[in-house]
Amino acid sequence: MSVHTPPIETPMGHEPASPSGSGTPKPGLAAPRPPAPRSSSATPRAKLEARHVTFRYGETVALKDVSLPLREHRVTALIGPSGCGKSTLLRVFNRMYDLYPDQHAEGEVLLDGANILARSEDPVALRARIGMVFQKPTPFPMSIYDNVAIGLRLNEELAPAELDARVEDALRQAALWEEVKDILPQSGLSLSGGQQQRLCIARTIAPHPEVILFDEPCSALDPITTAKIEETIEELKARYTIAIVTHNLQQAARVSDFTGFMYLGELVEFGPTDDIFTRPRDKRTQDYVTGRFG
Ligand SMILES: Nc1ncnc2c1ncn2[C@@H]1O[C@H](COP(=O)(O)OP(=O)(O)OP(=O)(O)O)[C@@H](O)[C@H]1O
Repeated sequence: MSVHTPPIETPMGHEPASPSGSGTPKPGLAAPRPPAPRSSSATPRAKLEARHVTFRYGETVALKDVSLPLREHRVTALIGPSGCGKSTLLRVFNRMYDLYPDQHAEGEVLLDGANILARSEDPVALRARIGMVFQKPTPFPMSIYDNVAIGLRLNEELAPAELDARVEDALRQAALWEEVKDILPQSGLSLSGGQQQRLCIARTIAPHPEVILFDEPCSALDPITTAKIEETIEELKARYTIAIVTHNLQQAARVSDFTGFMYLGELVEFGPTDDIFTRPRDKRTQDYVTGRFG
């Protein structure tokens, strides 16, 4: 776990986001890789920020007035017992719920200061900016190459050489290139579970999102593969802003810079990961991180 010195943030709240300004340039092939942020002691601005989000599945209130920032080029872990609303919060972050008429979000989610829950936001364009990796690897029944290229072919007009470069770059960032560079025409389904998950990460990365949401990405994987995915996440944060839902507290402690503890739809406590795990202020957080419940 890294050492942090950002200010402690209050439960259910946080200091206002620093001015977004023009922000970091959108990551791209040509962009130089920014230095690893771990050494930086400054608290970065909120790239994505939930403000007073309440969410309902029909009559069921799954999120209650949740406010939380995802800080730029940092990993934020969401932890809490089953059913506390972690996955729901990720689904709000990229408006996955839009497809279901009885699911409603109130409040705001600001991406670079603009509310993405506003009706005028195009959810398809939004999902290119905010990618998601799911619990179960879900490669499409097509070649390894096409699994990564598919989104690019749909949304961008790239010359074949550019497409090749983008596919290679995404596979490299997902730490899969060396393992698949000679078998790109082979089916994505022929890969191992861990390779399939990294293929899904490459597919998510290929369109150059700004934020990546991981929903329990390692729950179906063995410890060695899990370690590989965690390393990949660590490397990805130089380019992206990341949120990860995990049931694995050691994993949250290992990969994240900030942690939010959720309970019964509320964000009980949010702050630097070191503080949440070693100096929690709420008894419920303490009970959870010490394994007393959950
Ligand atoms: N499609 C749905 N329809 C109705 N209620 C739902 C639906 N999906 C989730 N819920 C409810 O919303 C609440 C939050 O669920 P959510 O899946 O976000 O929790 P979670 O913390 O991610 O749980 P887990 O760790 O088990 O994945 C739960 O009470 C759940 O039963």
